[in-house]
Amino acid sequence: MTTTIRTGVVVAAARVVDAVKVHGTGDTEVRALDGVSVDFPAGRFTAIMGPSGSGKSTLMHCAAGLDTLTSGSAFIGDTDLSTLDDRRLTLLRRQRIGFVFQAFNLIPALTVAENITLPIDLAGERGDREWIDALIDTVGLRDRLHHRPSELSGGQQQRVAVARAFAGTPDVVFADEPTGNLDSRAGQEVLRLLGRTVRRTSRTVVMVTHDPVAAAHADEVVFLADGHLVDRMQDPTAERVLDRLKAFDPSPGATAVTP
Ligand SMILES: Nc1ncnc2c1ncn2[C@@H]1O[C@H](COP(=O)(O)OP(=O)(O)OP(=O)(O)O)[C@@H](O)[C@H]1O
Repeated sequence: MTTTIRTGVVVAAARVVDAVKVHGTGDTEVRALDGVSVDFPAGRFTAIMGPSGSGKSTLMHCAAGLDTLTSGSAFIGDTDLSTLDDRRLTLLRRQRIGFVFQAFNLIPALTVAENITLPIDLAGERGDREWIDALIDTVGLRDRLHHRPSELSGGQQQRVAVARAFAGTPDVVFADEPTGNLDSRAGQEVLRLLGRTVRRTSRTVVMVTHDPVAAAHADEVVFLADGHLVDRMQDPTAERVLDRLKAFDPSPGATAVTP
């Protein structure tokens, strides 16, 4: 794991500096990120919020090394992603980053246990068995280990995906709308699980969400509007997040980008 403390200063598990991302060219050019600098502190659960089209997914993809910036830098720990060739970037993603997506992306033919350890098995590694064992308890799946995904509810499947994301002891887990396919009760369970895993294991989670209730599970919310970082909120509540989002309501002259 990357250092969390250096001479008393909390080091970011991930960060972007002066991040610019331009999609398309000419008339179709969109500046999805327009000079964003933001750090995601180690050992914390951070939510990224903002209106549709504000650049949340682009920020997450660039911070996680799934996409490259047009200019500026993205770091995982002290590693500048732009200095890595494709092979090293793939290796870094595999060894230091976990992902949870809206779609659970489990392999139907594999059991829960096999799905959880799949990334480790594919890498030909043994993994930290004690860590994985504790993880199975954290996600509450011990009695489902030999089931197939089709035998599980959506919430249980996403809990498998969360366990899989953490299985390789990553520095950061990026979650993109992890509750988007779940009903509110199952969604709450997954969010509580993410928060619990961060607190129990001192890992870092960065989550993109549209939902103020989901964001309230985070330690901090960062707000994007029109490709800019416009605010940060510590210890959010759903009400305060909602109030902050209302300021982005699309109206003539507002900064929000609508789809
Ligand atoms: N591959 C792409 N090609 C062209 N434009 C893109 C591409 N990806 C994103 N964009 C544009 O960049 C802007 C930011 O998109 P992004 O998906 O990052 O926003 P978002 O805040 O995640 O939106 P949403 O909440 O709707 O998912 C939008 O205007 C979008 O249309």
